[in-house]
Amino acid sequence: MANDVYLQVAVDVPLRETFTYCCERPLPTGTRVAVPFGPRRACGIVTGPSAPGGLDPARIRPVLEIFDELPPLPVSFLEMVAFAAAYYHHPYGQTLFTALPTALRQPGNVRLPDRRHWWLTPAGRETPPPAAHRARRAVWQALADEACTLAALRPLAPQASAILKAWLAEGRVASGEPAALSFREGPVLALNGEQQTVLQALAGALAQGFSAWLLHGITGSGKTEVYLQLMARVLAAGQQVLVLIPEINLTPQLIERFAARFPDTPLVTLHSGLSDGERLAGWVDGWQGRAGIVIGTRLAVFTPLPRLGLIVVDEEHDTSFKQQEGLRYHARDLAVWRAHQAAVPVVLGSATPSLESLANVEAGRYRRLRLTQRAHGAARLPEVQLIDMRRKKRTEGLAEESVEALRTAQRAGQMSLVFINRRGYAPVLACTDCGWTSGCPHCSSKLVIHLPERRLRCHHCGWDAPVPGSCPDCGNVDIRPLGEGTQRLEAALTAMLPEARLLRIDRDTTRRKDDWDQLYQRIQAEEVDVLVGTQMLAKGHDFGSLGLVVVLNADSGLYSADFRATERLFALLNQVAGRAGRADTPGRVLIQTQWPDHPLYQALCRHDFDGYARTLAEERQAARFPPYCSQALLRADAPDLKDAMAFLDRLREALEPLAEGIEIVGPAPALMTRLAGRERAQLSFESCSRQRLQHFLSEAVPQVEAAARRASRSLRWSLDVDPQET
Ligand SMILES: Nc1ncnc2c1ncn2[C@@H]1O[C@H](COP(=O)(O)OP(=O)(O)OP(=O)(O)O)[C@@H](O)[C@H]1O
Ligand SMILES: [Zn+2]
Repeated sequence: MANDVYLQVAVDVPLRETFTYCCERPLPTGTRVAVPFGPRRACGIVTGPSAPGGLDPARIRPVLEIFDELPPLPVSFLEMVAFAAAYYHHPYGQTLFTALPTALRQPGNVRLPDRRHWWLTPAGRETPPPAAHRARRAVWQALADEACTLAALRPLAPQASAILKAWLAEGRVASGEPAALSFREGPVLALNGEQQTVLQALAGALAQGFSAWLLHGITGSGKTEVYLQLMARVLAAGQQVLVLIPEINLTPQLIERFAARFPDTPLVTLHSGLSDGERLAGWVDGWQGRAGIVIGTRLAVFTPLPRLGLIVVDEEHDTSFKQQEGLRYHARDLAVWRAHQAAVPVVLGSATPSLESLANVEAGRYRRLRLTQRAHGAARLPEVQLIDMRRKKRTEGLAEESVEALRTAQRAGQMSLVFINRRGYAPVLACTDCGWTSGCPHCSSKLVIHLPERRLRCHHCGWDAPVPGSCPDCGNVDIRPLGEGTQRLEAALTAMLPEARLLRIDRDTTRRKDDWDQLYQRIQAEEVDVLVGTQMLAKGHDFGSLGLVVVLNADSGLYSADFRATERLFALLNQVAGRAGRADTPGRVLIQTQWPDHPLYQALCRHDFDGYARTLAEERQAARFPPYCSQALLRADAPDLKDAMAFLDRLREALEPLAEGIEIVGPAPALMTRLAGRERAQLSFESCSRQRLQHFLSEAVPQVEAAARRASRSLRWSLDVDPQET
């Protein structure tokens, strides 16, 4: 095969390199192929030409098949993959295949959605089928009204495809690409002064290259309305918009709000709940420029968009933007990189921006815009009050005041929400009398109780001590884990408020696809007095008439082993509180707590995010935690904790000489040590310089890989750059 050319091909395997194959003709970079890989047939992506180098040409295997139903993947897409692979120190092939929709990861042809439109020719129009031929008549009638896709005709006649084929042969129909629709915008709201100022600043940045904006607007301040009016300008200019939102916010109501505003603009949604075919279709529509708007969860950040004009990341602080397995990427951070690559503006919106983004504002990398008022004329921020739970009588975790407030609200015909915080629950020991909590003597983390062993452990530095029999500060013997006893809350509420119509919303009651829709309709129809629920209820939903919010178990997020816990708790409670008093009813929020003096609650009562964020930033700076250092976690797990710890211990020793300007902390058992029969530990690398950390990781990873090859087969490891859960 003298005329063969050599190609580099990336395959979905946990190896750093790409592989050399031969082919009868050169293939452009980005071509999808099937190649032999060991004994199997694998999907590969051509990453460039290759030279056989030291390889024996006789042993280089040929490409088996070339898939050309789609053009080669665009260079800009492969560049983003290369960046993500380098930054997260993840194998290139695996990174590439993570970025592709599942359907394109298989070594086979894919079925593309048929987007052709069909219409009647003059001859077809003159010859309507007889009314007795129901199916043919229905298809003819639909086509007489407007050009249709096959997908639109199938519901009218299952045999639509055969009918069209016959008519095409007879010259009665024709088909082709749909005519480009002109841009149309539905009714807009008149912006208030603040919104106008923000829109002007953002609109001024369009078509001016890269810029990054933090839109910091309180709940209900009309951020979404600003996005919509900004998007209108981008879409009117014929460009595409990428909108990233947290998983939990991707509701039919939200999609409908975008779709209704831009009725002629094709919109696709991308998230992990789609079938492979649906996701492929949306991805390809974005890539081929057919979709004007792509709205999706974190995975949508990889969608190729040839005419990208704007990226919006809503609720930029949300943790669901970070992938917690495989390629551990942060979609917000990749979105900013991508905006830079495409030379377009990116808008990060939040009522409670992440400390990372605030630090980027401080450093001059992002510009901040603010919305400080609720957009809806009559809506006011709710009044937030604390209920001191120390030595207070309670029923199933509810204070008498809370029950009374629920009764009053029901009598006044207002809907209430009882919110149970389950976020970040890790049992920290606390004294019910003086408020002492189990802090680590060696670092600024909290010690977590491990009941089976009756030990307290630090998950940052590894400190370990027995559970004390009484409070070390005041001697009280009644010390217990924070955040218990909310299980039977619904039953208790039913007994205490016999007249109220209760609705529980959590993962269990919203498991099926349209469960949430039905529950939402009941809420909208005002068939509910008291909603009981977890985080699912906190986000983005506009319930209109929510008058009262009672928050239980917030304290468990107050003293957690994760240093980000308080930042998250503030964001969550702020969001929950934001559900109250949105329309014309002023809202009231009651937070039950054992620590009414805690700065977090005090700031929440004053609606003082800025003040609290400053306090947190100072704490992080003093402790040299992110965002005031760059961090990466090397995690290891094994059936037995001591094997994982020993692996990391050896690595620590081996990496120490490379670690100039890097602090290596640990190893320590992970927060949730045992998971699925395996025990986990972690080693933390920290540096004040992101670049230095990156450089260190490039040198460290090959050593980790070598050590893992020598270790027992049951040991697994992973690297998490910029971890969100520590
Ligand atoms: N200029 C305006 N005039 C009147 N009503 C407005 C205006 N802008 C937004 N609204 C209304 O105020 C409510 C909140 O607006 P929107 O959802 O855009 O705010 P948001 O900041 O995105 O809210 P969230 O904090 O829930 O994300 C919506 O009901 C919206 O229709
Ligand atoms: Zn510690």
